[in-house]
Amino acid sequence: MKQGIGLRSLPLRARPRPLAEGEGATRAITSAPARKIPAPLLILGAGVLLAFVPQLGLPAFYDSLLYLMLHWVVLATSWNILSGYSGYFSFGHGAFFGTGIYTSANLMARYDWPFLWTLPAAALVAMVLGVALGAIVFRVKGVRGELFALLTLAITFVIGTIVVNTPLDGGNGVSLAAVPVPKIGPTPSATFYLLALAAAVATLLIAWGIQVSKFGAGLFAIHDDEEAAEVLGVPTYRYKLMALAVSCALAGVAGGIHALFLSYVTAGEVFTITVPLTVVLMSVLGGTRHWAGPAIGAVAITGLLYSFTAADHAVAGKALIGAILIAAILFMPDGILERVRRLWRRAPGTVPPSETVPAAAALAPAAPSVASAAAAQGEVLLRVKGLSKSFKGVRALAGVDVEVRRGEILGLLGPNGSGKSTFINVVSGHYTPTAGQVEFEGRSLNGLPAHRIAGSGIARTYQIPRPFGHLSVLQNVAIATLFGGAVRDPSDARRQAMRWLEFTGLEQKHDARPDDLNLHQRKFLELARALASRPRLVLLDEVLCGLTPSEIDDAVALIRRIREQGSTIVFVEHVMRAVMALTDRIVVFNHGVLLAEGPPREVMQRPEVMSAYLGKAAHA
Ligand SMILES: Nc1ncnc2c1ncn2[C@@H]1O[C@H](COP(=O)(O)OP(=O)(O)OP(=O)(O)O)[C@@H](O)[C@H]1O
Repeated sequence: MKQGIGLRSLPLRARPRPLAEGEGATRAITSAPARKIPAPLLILGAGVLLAFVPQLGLPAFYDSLLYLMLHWVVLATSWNILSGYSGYFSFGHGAFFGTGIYTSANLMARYDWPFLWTLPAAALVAMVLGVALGAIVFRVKGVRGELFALLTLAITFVIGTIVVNTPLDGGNGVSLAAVPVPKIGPTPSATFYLLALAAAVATLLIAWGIQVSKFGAGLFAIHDDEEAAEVLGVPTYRYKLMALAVSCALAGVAGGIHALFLSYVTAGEVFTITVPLTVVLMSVLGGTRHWAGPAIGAVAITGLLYSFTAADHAVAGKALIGAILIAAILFMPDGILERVRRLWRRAPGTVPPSETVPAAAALAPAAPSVASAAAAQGEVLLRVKGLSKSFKGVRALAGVDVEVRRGEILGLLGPNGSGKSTFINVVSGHYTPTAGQVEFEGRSLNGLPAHRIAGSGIARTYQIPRPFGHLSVLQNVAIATLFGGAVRDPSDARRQAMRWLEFTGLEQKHDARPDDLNLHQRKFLELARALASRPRLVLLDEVLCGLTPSEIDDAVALIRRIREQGSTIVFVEHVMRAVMALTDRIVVFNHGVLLAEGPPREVMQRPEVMSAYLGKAAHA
């Protein structure tokens, strides 16, 4: 969560550069800190100022209105920690909020717990429920998007049904009329306001802290491409569970406070679709990729709703809000916050992003060495024995034995469908092998999740590049540095990422989005991202595919430089010119089995290889 000290000392800008979309998500690892009031100070300062509102002696209505605004700030922001950051849109927030309500209500009404004591319990019970649910749901790979949303919505109704049919509610609801409101503020309504304010300040601080941390960077990577994130070393399962736990605990606290605010709770009103729908709308309206977005949406929607209610036009107000939301989603798909930032970026006096390049570049010495591997050349780095992988009747790999020696470039060849990509996918942990052993530096990788395999020193690229689409080029590489490169400080991660961009010739593109790169640059971004995790073994899956002859020459030169840094490379390729130029040895697969192995020129002359591979060899 540290700010980038290194860049702060360089007086490059008259004004801080505003963030691009989603940039705030990983600001600490990827961009120079702007000279502005730090967010925690802003949140705390606003909290302190707002704490004096009850002293103004306003009518109780205003306390209640402000309470509701802050209540929704907590709910929307807590929802966003999981759903906005990681992209797992949950419609189950009502279940966790309701769990908080019923935990507090029952502890107060049945067991005479003092109100404030019930709040940690509400957080804990909601969190345990969320983690129990997540522990199952997050294990199932396909449960994302609408499936996850529907599943979590179903949970709301399941919990509601359980509550209403048990003594927790008993069908009659729980009355808290006799429970005393603690004397925190001058009046009960001021007390609720102050409690919600404290909860909102804590929630916003947590949301900010997560956003600028390594944890937040991992969540944003999950948002864009969970599999690629895992392969880069992000412990995706753990991170999703942690985000859900925090999200649920905060919703539980909001529920606990709201129980006493309502003073009479009924399951029919608590476990509805209103809460999840409202928090989704608020967050989308404000912006899901920034800690402040949901809060802005919550204040805007609650304020609008109450302005119409106060004027006795509640129905018209709801209709108008619906219209505003439709317009906002159509014209500001990234939310109000992002829209404002874009306008700010265009404002005169703001410095274009490209002017930040020299700052980072000036700090970047020559590319760091990948590993001090050259000394130990010849030793077996990766040993694969009897490796098999089947997909519902298709045998992609059928008992292959391959050894990769430290410091070499091993070419992995074979006709289309011979199992080359499957080999990379199994070694990198993307697929679990059906049978066989994979050992790296003498340690078995069998059963390890992809992020642990990445952490042990293996990186890969994808045949079709899979960058994180909402993050800049620099952010993409900084995430790899942070998770695979043993860099703890986000600003160091940023500096190292810049070095790898220089190494691959992409430094001028550091602020661009992957969508703005051509195929050649996207492939080099894949390389930079793989190298940034400081791997001892790099698995390159057809990095040359689709490149022009001169781009291939560039890539060949780059791969040579990667090896000169001491890295060991497994090079899956069809371009024979490059294979011949680069590889020390080749292995040839055909129909998932090892067909031949040895020096490139000698192996390619073998009749069985020529007949299996002729089309490709002739073509190249
Ligand atoms: N996820 C999957 N589900 C089902 N079948 C798969 C899957 N992945 C690979 N296969 C099959 O496994 C076999 C080997 O595929 P693989 O992609 O490993 O071949 P390849 O040698 O990399 O081919 P190419 O050179 O075309 O990339 C093919 O028959 C392919 O259809």
